[in-house]
Amino acid sequence: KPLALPGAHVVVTGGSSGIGKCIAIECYKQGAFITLVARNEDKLLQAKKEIEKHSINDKQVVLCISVDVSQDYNQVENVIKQAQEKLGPVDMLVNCAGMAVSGKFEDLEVSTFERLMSINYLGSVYPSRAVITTMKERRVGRIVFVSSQAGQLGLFGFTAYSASKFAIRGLAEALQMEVKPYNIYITVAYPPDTDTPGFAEENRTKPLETRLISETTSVCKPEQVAKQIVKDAIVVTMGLFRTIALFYLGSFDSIVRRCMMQREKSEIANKTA
Ligand SMILES: NC(=O)C1=CN([C@@H]2O[C@H](COP(=O)(O)OP(=O)(O)OC[C@H]3O[C@@H](n4cnc5c(N)ncnc54)[C@H](OP(=O)(O)O)[C@@H]3O)[C@@H](O)[C@H]2O)C=CC1
Ligand SMILES: CCCCCCCCCCCCCCCC(=O)[C@@H](N)CO
Repeated sequence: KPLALPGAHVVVTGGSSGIGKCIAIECYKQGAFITLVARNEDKLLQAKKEIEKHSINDKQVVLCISVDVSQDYNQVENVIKQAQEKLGPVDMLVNCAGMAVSGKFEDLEVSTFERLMSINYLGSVYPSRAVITTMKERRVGRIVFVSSQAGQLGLFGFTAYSASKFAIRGLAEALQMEVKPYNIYITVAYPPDTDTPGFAEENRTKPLETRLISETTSVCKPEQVAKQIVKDAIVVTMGLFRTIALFYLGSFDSIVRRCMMQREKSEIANKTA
């Protein structure tokens, strides 16, 4: 059965920016109550204001909690407790907090490997671990992990990032097997490059090779990526593989569209020449 978003409590880590913020907006538009989790309080308040513009009734709430999801499990557990006290048990958790750093293996600091593993991997383990017991008791719940295309394919410049995103997949698949009898569904999204503040930041230090590889596919809009992620989380059909397939099909469709436009352009050019 699909999860009913109206009145549901959705926690979005990384909900103050980019894809996470768009996921929060998408859920809010469908009547959910939202808890945003991120570090910077100004960005959280800014995002809260933006999300509240999309309310569909006057009961809806957007709660903001500032915490680093990658540092201390007890802190994360407390934050989830606070959120549950205010807005009730978590129906859906979206693990979207994360970051990318690229560079050649020998140029990346060892500390970058540690940091990306903390933020992208442990930063998804901690919130999930904090919500799972209540979800199992209630026999209700969805957990979404945001990996990346670079979480399916190791790519030049992404030795640190790809590994942290591959780790998410192992976690998700093992966890799904454990919690399926409790009516809890896990989805993993593998988004392509998406136009967000995080992506702009990442592009400032990208090696040429990484940039050229990334330019073989088009950059998606965060609204579009968020819509797909929410849809896949609500109506889980084929589980993990559906999300993978849809992102690929989406990006392959756009290749086909681009080729068609290119061909039309050159046909016009040929006629006028
Ligand atoms: N944009 C892209 O091209 C793609 C992105 N992704 C993944 O999607 C996710 C979101 O990316 P995007 O929207 O681009 O990123 P943004 O940088 O725009 O947003 C990242 C969000 O995560 C929060 N965050 C970062 N670190 C932490 C932390 N340690 N604790 C709590 N919150 C944190 C940020 O807030 P604050 O800094 O205040 O904590 C912010 O809200 C990431 O996991 C990324 O790897 C996957 C594929 C493609
Ligand atoms: C089976 C065949 C599949 C073919 C698809 C391969 C696509 C290659 C291009 C990859 C671009 C890099 C994506 C990383 C996005 C990301 O996570 C960062 N932008 C985060 O900010």
